Amino acid sequence: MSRRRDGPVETPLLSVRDLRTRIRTDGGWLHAVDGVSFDVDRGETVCLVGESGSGKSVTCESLTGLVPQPPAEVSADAVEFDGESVIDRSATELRSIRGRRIAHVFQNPQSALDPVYAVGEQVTESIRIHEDVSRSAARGRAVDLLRRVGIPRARERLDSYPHEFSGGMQQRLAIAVALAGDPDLLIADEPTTAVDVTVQARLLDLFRSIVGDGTSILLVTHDLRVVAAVADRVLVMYGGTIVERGPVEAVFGEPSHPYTQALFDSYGETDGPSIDERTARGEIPADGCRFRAECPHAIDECAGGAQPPFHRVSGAAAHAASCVHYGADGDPSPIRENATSPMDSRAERESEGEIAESSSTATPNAEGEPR
Ligand SMILES: Nc1ncnc2c1ncn2[C@@H]1O[C@H](COP(=O)(O)OP(=O)(O)OP(=O)(O)O)[C@@H](O)[C@H]1O
Ligand code: NI
Repeated sequence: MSRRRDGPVETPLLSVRDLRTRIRTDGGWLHAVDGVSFDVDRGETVCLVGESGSGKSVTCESLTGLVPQPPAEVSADAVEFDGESVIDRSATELRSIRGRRIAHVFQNPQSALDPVYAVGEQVTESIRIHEDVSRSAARGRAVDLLRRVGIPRARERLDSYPHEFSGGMQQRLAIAVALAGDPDLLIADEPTTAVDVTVQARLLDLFRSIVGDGTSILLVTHDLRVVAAVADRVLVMYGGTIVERGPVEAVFGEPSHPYTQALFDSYGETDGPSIDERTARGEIPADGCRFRAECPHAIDECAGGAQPPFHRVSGAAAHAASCVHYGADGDPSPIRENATSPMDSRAERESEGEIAESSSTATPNAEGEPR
């Protein structure tokens, strides 16, 4: 669909520096996103992982002004899209960029679909805003898109209304509406949660195919198999900060931040309070390393000031963790010993019968593609 736009290759499509979003609550300011920096290159898939409440959705929604201000306040040193700043744009300008070049699939799919229009109309409308094609050509493309997101009997269902679809199908319709505009960047927040494994595999194929055509994807997901299947790079979030980042093979092969290790170790388990509950109880520190209260390796240096700087943690370029133990004065060897890949720990528990065999989609880079 999308073609790579011309432009200096070295400019990332999206560049985010020191993004901060705080939200006024009854209990005071909540620092939902607290100094987040990352890039998304052209034709690249970047996955944002981390437990519930870590700030993934607020990060995505802050990028294009989708977080309601107030109660939120968004600031950043830079948010640049295709070389242009988008942080200081007016609401109208942001809406135009969002409509044409950045498409957002929300965690709650209902919000993307207008209940009073048939889904076919919504998809063709998106196509025709982007491109000057006839109604019937747009309808033909809409059918094709609905098929690609796995809507059965697509042609017949063009005239159905959103409420006539299941939650999982609404999520896929939202993806179809998002892709109809041929965006340069797709920001997708948990797009594969409410769907069965067959449809999930189909969506992942679709994502790979649009990336092959030059679209970039920023994907939020809890599902580490999805990450393994589509990510080029991974960002691990905890307490509003990114704690580890790097190419997916490096982060999965050598998880280095103690939080990443804890996340991967507990993959597939659901017990334990979420960050939201812990924040409500005031248990997540607001300075230094946010994970230190739960970290088996915490030392005095983890407290106070800004979050620890990123240190390179493996042979892979750009694989880095925000952890004092990896600095010049630290000793990461006890942390290294703990590392298990999320796929290992899951495979282990599957063989012990703790997790039902559920998917044949994704082993890490099963397709052996260079990234
Ligand atoms: N409108 C809001 N008002 C108050 N607090 C909010 C609001 N939106 C988000 N938050 C809080 O901001 C923090 C980050 O939320 P966010 O939705 O980004 O988490 P998440 O990582 O996307 O979690 P999940 O995996 O559950 O979707 C949480 O503590 C959440 O409760
Ligand atoms: Ni979320």
